[in-house]
Amino acid sequence: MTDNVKINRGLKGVYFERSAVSDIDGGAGALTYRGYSIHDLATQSTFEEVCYLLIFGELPSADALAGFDARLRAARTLPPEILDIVAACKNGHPMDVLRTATSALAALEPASQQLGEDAFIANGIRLISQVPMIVTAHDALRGGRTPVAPDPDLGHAANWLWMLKGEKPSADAARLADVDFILHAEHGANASSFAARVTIGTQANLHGAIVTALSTLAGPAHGGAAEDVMKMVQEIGTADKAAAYVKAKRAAREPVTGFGHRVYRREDPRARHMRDGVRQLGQEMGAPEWYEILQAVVEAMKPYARHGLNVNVDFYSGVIYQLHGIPMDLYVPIFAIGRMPGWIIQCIEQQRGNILIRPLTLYDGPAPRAYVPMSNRPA
Ligand SMILES: CC(=O)SCCNC(=O)CCNC(=O)[C@H](O)C(C)(C)COP(=O)(O)OP(=O)(O)OC[C@H]1O[C@@H](n2cnc3c(N)ncnc32)[C@H](O)[C@@H]1OP(=O)(O)O
Ligand SMILES: O=C([O-])CC(=O)C(=O)O
Repeated sequence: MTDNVKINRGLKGVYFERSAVSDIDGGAGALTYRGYSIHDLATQSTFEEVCYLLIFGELPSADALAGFDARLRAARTLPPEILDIVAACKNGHPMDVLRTATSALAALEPASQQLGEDAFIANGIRLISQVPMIVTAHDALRGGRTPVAPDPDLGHAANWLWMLKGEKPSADAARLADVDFILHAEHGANASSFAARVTIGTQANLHGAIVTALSTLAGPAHGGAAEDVMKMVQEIGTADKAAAYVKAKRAAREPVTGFGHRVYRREDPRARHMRDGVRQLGQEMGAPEWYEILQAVVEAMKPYARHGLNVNVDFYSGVIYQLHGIPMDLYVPIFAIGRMPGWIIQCIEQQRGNILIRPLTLYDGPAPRAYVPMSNRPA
């Protein structure tokens, strides 16, 4: 009866829903948010504008953007108990701390229990502002420093760098962080957004779905890739050793991190903006070797580039963070800060005409058999 069942392991190539948020053309290597090219958004927009676009569906007027930005800035507050929780687990991985604190917010802020579109938008706006505060407060507390209070005069990306470093970022540094957040803001049915949708499918609240998404983002096959790329670059050490590194990895049939994607069969369109950032920043900071190592890895991967295997968004981002002196274990949380609007709008979309997401597994275990009492089982 089950002989003809087709199993789509990993749900490869399966459409499970319609979405009006972002479109990925894997064959062409193209990405749009609400119909706008990622290249136009990365070069002309701001993260706040992209949040508005993703959540409300249209680019904002100047007044609408000012109103939205004011809501984001007003939301830069955390219940004091969150700092106690962060302090209590300060020696943990920042993703574990972020997930725990986000979950605690659900318990501490009664509004997080509300369902429906308006509640999801209000709770989502709060979370967009609170997540960078949690990440930076944790980094301060584990370093024995007092968390830096947000600066209401700074935009989202500049404020993030201010809270992280305690010094006002240059316009270039703030813009690079802004572009990084824009590039990471949304990406269709990626694993973490899909997981968030599964949670919303049970009619759970937004905070619960964001906790699910944070858990799912953390793995090295998804958001953890940037950290692994930086470790790879350090292990390779100099550009002339890249080819031998890649050869050994491929001989062992191990993936080269920062390469490969479930959907793209060409270069991930987001990668070029990060590549430009690494090249420029490396030159400015007198550290061009990281870029050279990355490009040597790209060159060494060419013979293995079957199926359109190419770099993904996180091949270059880790080195940018490294050049900014950001600790490696903050790379995934940075991805999470950028992905907040994507998760939120996917949750909003899911709860419109909601349906429980519940696929099937094809049983291939033992045939029905008689229960064996403990006394009859082998020792
Ligand atoms: C922001 C993001 O989440 S982007 C992804 C970040 N993750 C990484 O960079 C980790 C490294 N990459 C990977 O592990 C994979 O490419 C994934 C998990 C992202 C995607 O995997 P899948 O969609 O399952 O691709 P799949 O495994 O089918 O790969 C197709 C072929 O490309 C090869 N391939 C895929 N990724 C890589 C890689 N990183 N290095 C070398 N070969 C690879 C596979 O071995 C396979 O070859 P085969 O058909 O000869 O066996
Ligand atoms: O789409 C995916 O599978 C992973 C990805 O690139 C992202 O989430 O940005």
